Amino acid sequence: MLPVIELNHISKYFGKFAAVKDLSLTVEKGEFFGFIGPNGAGKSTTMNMILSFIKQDGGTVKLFGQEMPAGNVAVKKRIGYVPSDVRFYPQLRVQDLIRYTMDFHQVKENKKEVDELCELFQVDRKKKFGDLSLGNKKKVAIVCAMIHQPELLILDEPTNGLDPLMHARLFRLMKEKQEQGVTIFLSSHNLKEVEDYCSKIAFIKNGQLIGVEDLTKMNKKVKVVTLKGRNLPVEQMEAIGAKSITQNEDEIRFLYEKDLVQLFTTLKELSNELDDITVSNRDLEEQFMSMYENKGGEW
Ligand SMILES: Nc1ncnc2c1ncn2[C@@H]1O[C@H](COP(=O)(O)OP(=O)(O)OP(=O)(O)O)[C@@H](O)[C@H]1O
Repeated sequence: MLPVIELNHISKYFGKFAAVKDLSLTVEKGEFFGFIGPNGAGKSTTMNMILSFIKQDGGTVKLFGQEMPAGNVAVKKRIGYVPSDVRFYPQLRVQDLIRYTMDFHQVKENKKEVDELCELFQVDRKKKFGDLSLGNKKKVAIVCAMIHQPELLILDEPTNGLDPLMHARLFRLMKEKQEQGVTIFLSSHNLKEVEDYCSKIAFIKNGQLIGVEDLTKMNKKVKVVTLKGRNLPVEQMEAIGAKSITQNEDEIRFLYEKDLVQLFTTLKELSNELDDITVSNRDLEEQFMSMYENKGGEW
């Protein structure tokens, strides 16, 4: 099956500044794909190239197997997009905006579907767009992105400004859509939501892709081990496979992905002043911080 998004060595320069450098990425049909990275990493620029809002300076963008921007309009009708910064004509009423969006996608007004979406996100269709709060503008953008039942949803920080109830409703809806075969490409700074919902994530930093991880496997592989006690054998830890070692008074903390039984046996041989050992799965936040602080070398 053809990938839904295929980026091959794309770059984007603003003057001499490379906002995105030689980035390649594949998103398969039905994936819930998280795109994460610090402020200014190049997430929105990448999304803007995927959507043909800006043209890449090098490389190719393929959507549903077609090179963009060839076949642009036909492909765009298969996409729903929620921008990070929602801007529509402020004088337009929400109901006119919804009608305008449906006209663009040439879909007949499906009153039931629109009613359900507006009810789910508590959208007041009589209000002027310019009079809405940030969160309510975002909810209108979400409704507009979904009313034509797109096969690909591109969401740039969609929960920014949403209250917790709306946040939960949005993710529940996206999960339902994914189960129906919709592909979701989401950028977010909320690591918890990425961890809870995404099946795969790509990390971007300084315009470059620095890792793609299958989230279902990622947390199981690397463990965080904490040792407590006196005279801990910190010098020997690296030799037994510990990574990203930090020491704090009577405590050593490190990442470990080898056999734990072997680790316990070796530790017993190395120290008889060990008071406590804890082992936990490394959560995404810890992994994210380690990548962005450039600790831990393995990234
Ligand atoms: N039109 C532009 N002209 C010049 N520089 C730009 C332009 N658009 C983006 N940039 C720069 O490109 C870099 C990447 O920006 P981008 O908005 O893609 O980052 P981001 O990862 O989406 O960040 P954030 O998480 O803060 O939204 C930034 O340094 C930004 O200042």
